Amino acid sequence: MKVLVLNAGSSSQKTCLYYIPDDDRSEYVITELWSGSIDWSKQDGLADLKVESNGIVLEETANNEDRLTVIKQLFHYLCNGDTAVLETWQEIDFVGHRVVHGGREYQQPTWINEEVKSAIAQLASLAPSHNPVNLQGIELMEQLLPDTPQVAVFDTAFHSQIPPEAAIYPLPYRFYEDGIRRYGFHGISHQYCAEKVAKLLKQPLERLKLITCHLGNGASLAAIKNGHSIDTSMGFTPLEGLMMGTRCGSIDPGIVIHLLREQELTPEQVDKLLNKESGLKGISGISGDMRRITKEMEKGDDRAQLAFDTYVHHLVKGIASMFASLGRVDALVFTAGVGENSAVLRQAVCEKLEFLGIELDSKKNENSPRDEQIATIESSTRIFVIHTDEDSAIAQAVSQLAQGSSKTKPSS
Ligand SMILES: Nc1ncnc2c1ncn2[C@@H]1O[C@H](COP(=O)(O)OP(=O)(O)O)[C@@H](O)[C@H]1O
Ligand SMILES: CC(=O)OP(=O)(O)O
Ligand SMILES: [Mg+2]
Repeated sequence: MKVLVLNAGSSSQKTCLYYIPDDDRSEYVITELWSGSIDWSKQDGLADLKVESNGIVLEETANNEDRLTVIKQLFHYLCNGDTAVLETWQEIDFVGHRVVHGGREYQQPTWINEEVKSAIAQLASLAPSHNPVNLQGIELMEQLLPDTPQVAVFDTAFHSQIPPEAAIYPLPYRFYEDGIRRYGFHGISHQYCAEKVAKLLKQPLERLKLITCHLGNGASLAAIKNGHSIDTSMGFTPLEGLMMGTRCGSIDPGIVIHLLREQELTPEQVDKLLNKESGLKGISGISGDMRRITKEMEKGDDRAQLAFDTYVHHLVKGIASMFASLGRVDALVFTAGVGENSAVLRQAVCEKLEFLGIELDSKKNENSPRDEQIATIESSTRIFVIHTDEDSAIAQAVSQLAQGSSKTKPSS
């Protein structure tokens, strides 16, 4: 089967086409036929497009004004030019989507129908940078491939079993019953990385204790025990926890009351302030992109340095608290855009964690290796850089759902 995956992040759009053989062993064989990505994070009104297939890498820029137009421009290269791998769109058997918020109800990969779409829309206010664009992608594919079944794979699902004391907020109990609880996000990535580390260590995941640090534009931590998420830093929405590119992470909730009451900001203004104008961007006044921050820092910019130091400070505290949740940690994992590529960030974080027996091998760290260890032999905890592959994990989930329920195809 051919599965197209759409993964809309807050600063990127990733899309891959996979071939998966129709047999029971398919989880072991998955071939990437085509990959395309869009980086929306540039501030000059342009988006960077990149397509890789047939051994060719194609790069171009597009006007960033209309999201769907840029996505269609990327899709053009699936069937046209040197990067084409399809003659017609009809060759695609299934489409899989990363959907960020699945709420209480959606804890498994799910066939998309009108009911599922309306649930994704209803949860949009809890993931304003994600669920609306996830829905946009689903509707675009409905137009392009009206008869092709689509599957939603939820970022919240992996965290759905975290124990109640980690999930509940210290509010009156009725709020918990009403669904105001910690959901956690980036679950597809945290789970993928945990499984990858178990393979690399040649140990059963069921016996490992891991901390995964997903540091992209959004950032979150997960404490993973025996293959299950038992604690995570994001909560009811992807705004809680670590300081991020443009999101503030955890702040005193009294600040929100103050902004509403004393500065008379509207809820929409507060939403924009905390989601889009804070984090690295807010403190530095320069950018939410870690590449820019480290560049300006090296040139001696004090505010870029303060933004970096604050990011590290919160990350170190977060990792230490995940240590407390787990007791012992076999491996600490860095992943996603920042986690995979910023050696200087990993170095700064690991230096501050030396009191926990963590020891980074600076030489190994320097080159940002992919899917390798970067700890010294003496380190009490293994440290890995893992290239997160949310897209192949989504394709795998689609294939399993399709094979498991081939006699009961989705109802619309
Ligand atoms: N070489 C690099 N050094 C530091 N940070 C990087 C580098 N490459 C990418 N990044 C960071 O990764 C972020 C994007 O991460 P990614 O996981 O792709 O994002 P998203 O959250 O949109 O899925 C960018 O905003 C950028 O800050
Ligand atoms: C949930 C979330 O923050 O996702 P991303 O990092 O892709 O924006
Ligand atoms: Mg992402």
